[in-house]
Amino acid sequence: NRSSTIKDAVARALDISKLGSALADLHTKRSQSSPGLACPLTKFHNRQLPTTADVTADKSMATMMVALRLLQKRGFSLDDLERDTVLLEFERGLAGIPGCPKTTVSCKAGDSFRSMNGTCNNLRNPKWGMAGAVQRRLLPAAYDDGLNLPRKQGVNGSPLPSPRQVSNAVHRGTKDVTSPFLTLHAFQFGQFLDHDVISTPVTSAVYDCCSYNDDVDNCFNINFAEDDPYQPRFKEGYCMEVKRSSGVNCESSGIGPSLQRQQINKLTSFIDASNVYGSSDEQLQGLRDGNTPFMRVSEGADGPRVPNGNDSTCKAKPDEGIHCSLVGDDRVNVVPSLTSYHNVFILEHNRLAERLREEFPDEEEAFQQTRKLMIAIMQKIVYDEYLPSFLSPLAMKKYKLGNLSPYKYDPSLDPTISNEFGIAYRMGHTWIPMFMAVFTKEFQPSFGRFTNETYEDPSMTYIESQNGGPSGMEGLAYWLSAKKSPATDRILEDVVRNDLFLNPTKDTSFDLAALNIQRGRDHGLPSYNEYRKFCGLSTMSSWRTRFGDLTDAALSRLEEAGYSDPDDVDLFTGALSEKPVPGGALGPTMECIIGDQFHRLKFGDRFFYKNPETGYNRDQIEAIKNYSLASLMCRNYKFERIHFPDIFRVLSPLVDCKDIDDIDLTPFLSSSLPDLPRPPESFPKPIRNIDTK
Ligand code: HEM
Ligand SMILES: [Ca+2]
Repeated sequence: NRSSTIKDAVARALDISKLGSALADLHTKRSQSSPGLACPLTKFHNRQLPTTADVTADKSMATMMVALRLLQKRGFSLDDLERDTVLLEFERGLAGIPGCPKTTVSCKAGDSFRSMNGTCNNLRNPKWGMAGAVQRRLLPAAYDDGLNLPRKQGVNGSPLPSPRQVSNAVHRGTKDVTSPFLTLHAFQFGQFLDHDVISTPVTSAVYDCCSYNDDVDNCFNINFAEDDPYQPRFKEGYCMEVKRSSGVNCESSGIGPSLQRQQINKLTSFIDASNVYGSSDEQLQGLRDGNTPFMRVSEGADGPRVPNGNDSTCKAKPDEGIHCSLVGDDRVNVVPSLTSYHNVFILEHNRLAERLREEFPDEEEAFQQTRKLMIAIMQKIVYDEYLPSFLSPLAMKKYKLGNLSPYKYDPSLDPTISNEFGIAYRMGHTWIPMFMAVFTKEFQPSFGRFTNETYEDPSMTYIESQNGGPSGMEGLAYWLSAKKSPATDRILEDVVRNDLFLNPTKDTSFDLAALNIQRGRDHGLPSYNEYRKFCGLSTMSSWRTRFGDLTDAALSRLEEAGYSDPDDVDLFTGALSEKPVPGGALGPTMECIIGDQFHRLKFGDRFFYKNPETGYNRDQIEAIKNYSLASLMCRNYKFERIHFPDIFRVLSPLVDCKDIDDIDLTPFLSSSLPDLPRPPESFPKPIRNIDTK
């Protein structure tokens, strides 16, 4: 009898899913005649599933979730559902249980270069950190139904406040306080780095979710129950369309019930410049210049630039020669200063490749050596420059992130990006400035736009150099150097909190703070207090009890946000409301989640540049240590003066680029030689290839 109930549930779920597919087809036909229907969160902030196999798995997962829900309604408990009888029936009915992303991995020990998709980094667990891996979890998901449905209820059963209400109460305001210590490079490098380590694809459901509000497996819109202060757009009845992140069911995520919905990461978790090279061999093929050591570029008015991509992925103006870009991560067109960062890293690859090819006549070897060096440079910038510019000295020490900590690879550490990091690291949204601008070499403004006028519009990167002045790409980087970053606090500028992806024709826009909160709930993240406990910190017990890490004002804002219990507060909101740890910009909960992730990305990466087995020798590491993002910018973007040694710090003096050394490539040119013991300091260095002369 139970068995027929299960069979029946699977059959009904399949019917429902067929109906869903039919509706989707209908919608695809309709949207071909009016492309405006596509959800900008999917279309522009491009997070589509990478392969057709992923899309099939995604659909099959949604079907399974429907079947599971039907069974829960018929009295099956979570334990019942995990029994083999249910799983067997699913196996049969759904042609295999939609499980972990299927990737066959065969590792060759002794590979000298990391794979493109991140597999075989950890030889015992070759899927750790790979593209398509399930996001790690610090705590089991707290879905409303234990399995799949977003966290919508508080601890005492009352509904959580709408994310927009929380956004209005906590994340709204004017950011008139600029950071006393960060330049805008922190903002732009921060996002660039994010796009190396995580991209969470959204469901393959192609229809407009606002027309399918009840499709709980695919849609999780923010519906406005009453008028909002932002008028006239956000009025009662407004639907802010949110597609759910694509779900997978994958036991290997290890934590929580095995049937819980999990989210995946499209990218390699490792800091491996996958934003430059892509996260698969196929992706690289489209980005590399044939089999040469070089990356593909397009020819712009001011020389080579980031290659052109498909013009439907941004607001291109092909008639005026303005195109969308194609790089290793598909969010490259979101804002022009991000494109400028992608551009400079491609130029740097080609600059280094030009020099390394002389040493490595084999084109593949020259390409891989250049890629390896670029990754090392990226890792150096992250750990020696970027992280210490906003993490407290305490966190840098605790998580061994600084360059004084000795390096030893730890194969027991899973480097895979955690689901919680994907929410916490959105703290960078507080650094998004109100304007974007192109500056002159003297750091004077020459062109500016409100940030919300630049989304997905590459025009600024196409501004041409005049009278020897900067190109748009360069001028955007000068601007990042000339300006201080907005303060790291709970506030997000209205350009992203009201006007994100503003579409005047459809009269729609998004609130990034609300999206972050909604996304956390979509992923079933437990509340802020649960993460305080996880991090070994005290918890907030009432709105009235003094609580060290939040000011009284912050506590009352959380109460005003409409949470009925302190145990309900969302992670993003609570953690961003904390007072900074002395010497840093973030509170202790943020530092705990972000610090631990960067610890894993360092010590859990077998190819980390400091690992002598796969990385570099002492001289090479020394050369990398003496290179910097500031120098990289000087070499490619003709800066006159730049904050040096630390481009992220306002207090780093402005130094003439002529006085900043380029990377010393000598130790890399002799890298084919075995690592000889170092001579005493007073001896002259051995000459290259001395023994062949
Ligand atoms: C103008 C600049 C930026 C814009 C327009 C932007 C926009 C967005 C949007 C629309 C999302 C997806 C929201 C959702 O549907 O859940 C997102 C996700 C995210 N953002 Fe940003 N962002 C910007 C800058 C930054 C910065 C500076 C950082 C960090 C320093 C950052 C970190 C992240 C992270 C970690 C995610 C989650 C990624 C994923 O899991 O797919 N963003 N951002
Ligand atoms: Ca990566």
